[in-house]
Amino acid sequence: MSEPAIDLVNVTRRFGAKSAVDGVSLTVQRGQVYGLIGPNGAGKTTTFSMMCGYLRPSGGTLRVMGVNPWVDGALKGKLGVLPQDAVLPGGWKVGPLLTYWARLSGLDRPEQEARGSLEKVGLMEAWGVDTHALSHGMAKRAALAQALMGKPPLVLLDEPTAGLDPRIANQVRQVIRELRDQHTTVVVSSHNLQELEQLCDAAAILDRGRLAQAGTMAELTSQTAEFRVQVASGTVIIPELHALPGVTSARMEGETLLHVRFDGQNHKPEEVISRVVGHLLQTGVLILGVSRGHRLEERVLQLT
Ligand SMILES: Nc1ncnc2c1ncn2[C@@H]1O[C@H](COP(=O)(O)OP(=O)(O)OP(=O)(O)O)[C@@H](O)[C@H]1O
Repeated sequence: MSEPAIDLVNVTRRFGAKSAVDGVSLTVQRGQVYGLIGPNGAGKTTTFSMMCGYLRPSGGTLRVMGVNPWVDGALKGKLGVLPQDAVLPGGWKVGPLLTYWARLSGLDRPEQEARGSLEKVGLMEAWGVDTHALSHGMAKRAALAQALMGKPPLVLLDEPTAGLDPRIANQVRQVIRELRDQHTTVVVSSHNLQELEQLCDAAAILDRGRLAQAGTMAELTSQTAEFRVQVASGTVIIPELHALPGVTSARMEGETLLHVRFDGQNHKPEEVISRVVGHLLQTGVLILGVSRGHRLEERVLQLT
């Protein structure tokens, strides 16, 4: 198997006495879309900055595309980065600025690269616009276009949809899906957990600089000994559910969502679910759906 795109082993980064990242180990496989999740101050941007080579770890080992990212030029042509607060320099029009950057990066056909990249993010109309005249959403997409020029095999996106309106955010998510289809490795941080759940193959949850959990999205949202029943109509009689074999707790979340926990050691999920659903139907309750597993948001709230 080829070397992972990114490999952190026990990585620490201190700022004075403060450990912004503290003993974090995680692996991003090539071709994965990988999420970095965590509350404010969890260490996501610091981790990103180390992956890009902007910051050196204080301890541990870090390899990105098989090299030490902070070695000058080691990641040339291999990495595209959208920093969290990307600021475009003033005094430029967008198209010529991107063309200039493409030339600086040594790309063969700089203007073509700039046009192709702006097109990809749906921003061709900004070609001749002054950078200072761009809206927040346009500036973010122009910075994203810069990250995509030259089709680097690894793209790091720090909060790519923060502050964007829903339509533009959706467009950016589409760009990320296209990157995945082209087998580009993407690391993306976001506070929008629903978005990460949809986009990512795997993720790491950070909390106060430490790794709370890392794994595939299926592992993070793993199916535990609980399920939910979406109730369409009828009255759920909770004490009767408690009396069913295997059920350890049952409660309503709001008017229409029944949450059931069961003894997963001694009872098969399909048996308990069938028993509960059967009982509900017998008592005149109509059901819209049954779901198992945590949503990512619940998992993050549990862990952080
Ligand atoms: N240059 C720095 N000097 C001192 N402390 C820093 C520096 N950069 C980050 N920190 C601290 O390290 C911790 C992690 O910060 P970081 O920006 O990596 O978190 P984050 O997860 O990206 O947060 P957010 O979601 O708010 O962007 C914070 O407590 C922050 O104050």
